Amino acid sequence: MGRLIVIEGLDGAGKRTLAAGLTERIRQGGGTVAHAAFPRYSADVHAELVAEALHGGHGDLGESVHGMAVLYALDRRDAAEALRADLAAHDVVLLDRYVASNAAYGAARLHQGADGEFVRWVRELEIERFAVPRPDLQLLLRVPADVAASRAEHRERTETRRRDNFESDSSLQQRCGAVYEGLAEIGWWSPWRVIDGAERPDYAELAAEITG
Ligand SMILES: Nc1ncnc2c1ncn2[C@@H]1O[C@H](COP(=O)(O)OP(=O)(O)O)[C@@H](O)[C@H]1O
Ligand SMILES: Cc1cn([C@H]2C[C@H](O)[C@@H](COP(=O)(O)OP(=O)(O)O)O2)c(=O)[nH]c1=O
Repeated sequence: MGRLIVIEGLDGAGKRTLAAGLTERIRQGGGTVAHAAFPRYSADVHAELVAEALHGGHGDLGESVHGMAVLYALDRRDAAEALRADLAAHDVVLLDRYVASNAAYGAARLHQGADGEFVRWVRELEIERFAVPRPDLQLLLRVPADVAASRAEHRERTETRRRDNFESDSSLQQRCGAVYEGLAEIGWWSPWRVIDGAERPDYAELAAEITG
């Protein structure tokens, strides 16, 4: 059985870069890695609706914190079977965002903390009701919100990818960072490890920790 490792953090924190670096390092060491990123925009109709709502589609859907969170959750529910198959076939399954993203962004939008009603609701929906696979470890890539924002801005200029309405909201990103800190502190759903994302992470050390 492989280990389920989740990378969490703000938009522009460096999650995709870390996932690529870790994947390469684990493969160099002879391990096998499956990789997925949520939302699965090109693979799931719920994620497709998320993307449309994030860019102003579907009337007031994007304004509904719970409505959006249900769509993100359904994307993961539909991925659960494939995740279990990947866990059976690989040493490591590496996820770029997972359930904690729903908890952190929703709570931040509602001005709640890691111990608030929204985080409890996400637990009831995704963990208890949908029973998606539990991570072995959640990595919080910690960077100050202004650093994450400037990286995301830079990426927007150098790649085709455009930031959505939430990604451009700096006070939301600040609050979201605080909820993530709270989730990591209480060890929400699994053990967490906080990584300093201001520097280039030590891929070799992390890969060794992940593969045990
Ligand atoms: N440790 C780092 N130091 C400096 N820049 C970084 C670092 N990690 C990622 N970046 C850059 O920041 C931008 C956002 O990184 P990315 O991995 O796409 O973030 P995320 O997936 O968290 O949104 C990219 O242009 C990437 O090259
Ligand atoms: C996966 C997930 C993301 N989100 C938020 C975080 C981001 O602001 C937004 C989009 O996710 P993101 O990973 O930034 O996708 P991309 O960079 O490819 O657009 O959705 C949730 O609120 N809940 C979730 O379950």
